[in-house]
Amino acid sequence: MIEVEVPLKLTLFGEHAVVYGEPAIAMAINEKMKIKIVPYHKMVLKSNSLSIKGIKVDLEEMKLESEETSRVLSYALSTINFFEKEYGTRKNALIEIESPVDPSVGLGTSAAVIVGIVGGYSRYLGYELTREEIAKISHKIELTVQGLGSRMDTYTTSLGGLIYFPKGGGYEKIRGEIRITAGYIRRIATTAEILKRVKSLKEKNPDLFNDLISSIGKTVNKAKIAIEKEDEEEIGELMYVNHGLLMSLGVTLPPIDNLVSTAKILGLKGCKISGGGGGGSTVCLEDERARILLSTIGAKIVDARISQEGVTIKEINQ
Ligand SMILES: Nc1ncnc2c1ncn2[C@@H]1O[C@H](COP(=O)(O)OP(=O)(O)O)[C@@H](O)[C@H]1O
Ligand SMILES: C[C@@](O)(CCOP(=O)(O)O)CC(=O)O
Ligand SMILES: [Mg+2]
Repeated sequence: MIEVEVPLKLTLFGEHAVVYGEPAIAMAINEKMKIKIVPYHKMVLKSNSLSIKGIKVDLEEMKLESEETSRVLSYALSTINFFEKEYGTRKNALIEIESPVDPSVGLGTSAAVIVGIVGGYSRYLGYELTREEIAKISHKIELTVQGLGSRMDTYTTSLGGLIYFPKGGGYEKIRGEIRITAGYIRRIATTAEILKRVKSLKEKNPDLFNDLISSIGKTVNKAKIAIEKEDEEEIGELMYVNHGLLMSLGVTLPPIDNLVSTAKILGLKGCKISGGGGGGSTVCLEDERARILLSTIGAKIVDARISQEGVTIKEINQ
């Protein structure tokens, strides 16, 4: 049996703009997705945190049918299919996914599912991939399923730590510490859907769009310097600026906008939405008042301590 642990992530700066080549900063956190690959006589996928709406029941054959199933399972299925296509191998297994959070709340569960299955299933097939190779393959798969997307989530969850993604490609681990309070509310759409909406804004008004994302890019680069200097005042101020720019892109939601402006009035150093948007996660510089504000909008608090470790894979002989 193979046991894999993958940290989830928070985007500190630069979401959405990173899809269009701008820089970003993300951090792997202590919330871990666990994936087990167990030898089995057929291919079965089991997950603790997926809910599928609109199920039809075929009473003749006692079978459940749902149009949503393939969409919900698309990341996991595409990962298994990838190995069959690219490596020419398939070996039956029971793949069990245990997530500490709901899917689609900006914490990178799509990336973690892919990274975990790429890591675990490749080992099950007898390959020893490095974290970097897992990240590269996982990014390719996430992009195929989503249609649009950056390397940020798959690299952060594979490699762990606090990572700066520069314009033009690659990545750089950031030294420096950042203490965060974070939580999430339910989201109105998936990342894939929100990415499509942002793209339509680009097509409708390219000049304005380019200005907005390049301003996000400038904010990210200033934030990198501020994080390296551990200058919390500056980091916080840039978080508010980044939130405002994401609001202009239309990816925020009133409860989170209200939380962020209340936080500013109350004198919290910095808060912003995190991830794909449309609800989902909010990050603030560590502050007890941030926990209270997050609770008032019904958010679930997450363990936002940094995970320096990326994906870990263990072989267990029973
Ligand atoms: N526990 C899970 N088991 C299987 N697939 C999951 C799980 N959690 C998330 N996913 C996959 O990831 C998708 C959510 O991805 P996305 O909208 O990008 O949200 P996130 O912000 O969490 O990455 C789900 O629709 C599903 O395909
Ligand atoms: C919006 C985006 O920048 C981050 C999406 O993060 P999440 O799926 O909401 O965790 C998309 C991407 O970078 O691929
Ligand atoms: Mg995602």
